Amino acid sequence: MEPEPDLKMHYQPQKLKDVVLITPKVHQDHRGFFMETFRLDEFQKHCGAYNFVQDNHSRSEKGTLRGLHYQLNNPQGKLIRVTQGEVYDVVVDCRTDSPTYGQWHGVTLSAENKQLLWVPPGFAHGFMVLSDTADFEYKCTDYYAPDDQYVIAWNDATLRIQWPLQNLNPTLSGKDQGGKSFLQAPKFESQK
Ligand SMILES: Cc1cn([C@H]2C[C@H](O)[C@@H](COP(=O)(O)OP(=O)(O)O[C@H]3O[C@@H](C)C(=O)[C@@H](O)[C@H]3O)O2)c(=O)[nH]c1=O
Repeated sequence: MEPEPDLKMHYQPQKLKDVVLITPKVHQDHRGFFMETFRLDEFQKHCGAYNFVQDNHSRSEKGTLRGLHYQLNNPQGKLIRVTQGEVYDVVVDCRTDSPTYGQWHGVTLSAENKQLLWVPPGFAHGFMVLSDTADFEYKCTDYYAPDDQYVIAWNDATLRIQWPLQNLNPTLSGKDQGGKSFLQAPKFESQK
């Protein structure tokens, strides 16, 4: 698909419903580069009428795997990018009324490709760090609610996510070591 000429960024729907990969327009010159990384008007047109209330930044070592996380009663949409290094980012559709319920999708996000991923509310999300370190930054549509956090195991037998660095034992938080199976984890029920 050719980029629309009047848009600052290119919005590419992914195979999971409502997930969008965003490619900014990069202006290179003799000083370096410039790019817009977020515009509310374009974002709302292509991704939905969301607003953001919290920005996060994490740094992780190679082989770290964070996820798969979601908040059930305070679901967060996340607009994600990597500003240093490279990660493999994975989303899982946990919306029981979605045509892509139960499916996963992965994309490589890096400081080099400069792409952003829009992960709507209703998805579990995680990533694996492929570079020596990675800086991971994201905007959220709802606030962090520690009592509403759920974790699905990164290596869940039903989802069968094909992580890169297959032979590596990922570095996990204590919380992520106790992730639930996808089948047992609570899901997002239809709001209809
Ligand atoms: C996520 C988060 C954590 N924290 C604190 C809690 C804890 O002391 C420390 C580290 O928290 P965590 O181990 O939960 O961080 P982390 O494993 O990086 O959690 C994140 O993982 C990725 C995959 C996501 O999708 C995010 O939504 C978020 O769940 O930071 C906040 O203060 N605010 C926040 O929004």
